[in-house]
Amino acid sequence: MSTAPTAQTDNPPTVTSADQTLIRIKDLCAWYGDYQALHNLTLDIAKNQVTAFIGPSGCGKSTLLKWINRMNDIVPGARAKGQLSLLHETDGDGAGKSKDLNILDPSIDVVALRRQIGIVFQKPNPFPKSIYDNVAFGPRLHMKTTKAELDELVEWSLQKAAVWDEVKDRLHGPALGLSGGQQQRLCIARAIAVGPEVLLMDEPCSALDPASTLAIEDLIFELRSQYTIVIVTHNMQQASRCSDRTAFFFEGRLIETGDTKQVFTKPEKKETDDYVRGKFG
Ligand SMILES: Nc1ncnc2c1ncn2[C@@H]1O[C@H](COP(=O)(O)OP(=O)(O)OP(=O)(O)O)[C@@H](O)[C@H]1O
Repeated sequence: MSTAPTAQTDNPPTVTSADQTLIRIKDLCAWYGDYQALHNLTLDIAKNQVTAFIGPSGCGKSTLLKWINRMNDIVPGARAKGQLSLLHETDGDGAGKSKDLNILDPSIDVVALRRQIGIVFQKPNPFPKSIYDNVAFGPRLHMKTTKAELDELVEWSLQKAAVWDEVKDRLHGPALGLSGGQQQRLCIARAIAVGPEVLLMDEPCSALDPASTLAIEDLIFELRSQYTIVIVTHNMQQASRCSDRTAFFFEGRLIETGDTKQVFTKPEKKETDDYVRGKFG
């Protein structure tokens, strides 16, 4: 019988990548009350790539995802320390100097942060409004647009989310009347309508049938030319099909990260090998 791996306690793996880093995580620790859910995570998330977070239930994938856009602010007793930054190159001289946004800074505008870093949840959660109003919700809140501009933005977002053709004739019908897969693509359209740089996806296909799952995976792959995507998934085929990089977590620690193909075919750590082969988890 296979045994679960022992989480490593020292020398957390560090990523060095030729790709441009958009999110830098260094020595990140997080707690719920006295319980430490994340231990000294160090990981760079590359711009315009899909990064999959994998690992057994309770290993901290969602906790990390929710710190990236400060969703944990609403969880009583949740706190974090370490570095969690959104990196931006300064304009102009091209010297590559970075202007970091410290995501953990309590004084930052979290509403603005969540515009930059959108999130799509496990279960599609459209508002009980029309399809149009779901997509227009964020832009109405954050942008000054004319009716024509809003119409254009709603269409653009639904096109990007690959659901326009299915809903264009019933934009003012109820979003809750759509199928699960259509609702999830609508939620992606709603997330991208406010112009984020990053899309976080927490098991976005776990409530969907296989055909809708494949449609969302294709979409994720398409969207990465414009967005940086982080996806939490329990589905190994999904991680290998639609991500460029994979990070494997166990018991709140990052065990291994790298190119998805390498993590799945030639992992460096035995624990990763056991997990991706389905020996535990
Ligand atoms: N709101 C909370 N209060 C207390 N503990 C929590 C809370 N949310 C998560 N935890 C604990 O933190 C640990 C990490 O949970 P998390 O949800 O991040 O894991 P996960 O890897 O995403 O799991 P799953 O794959 O089952 O969704 C778990 O032990 C979990 O019980």
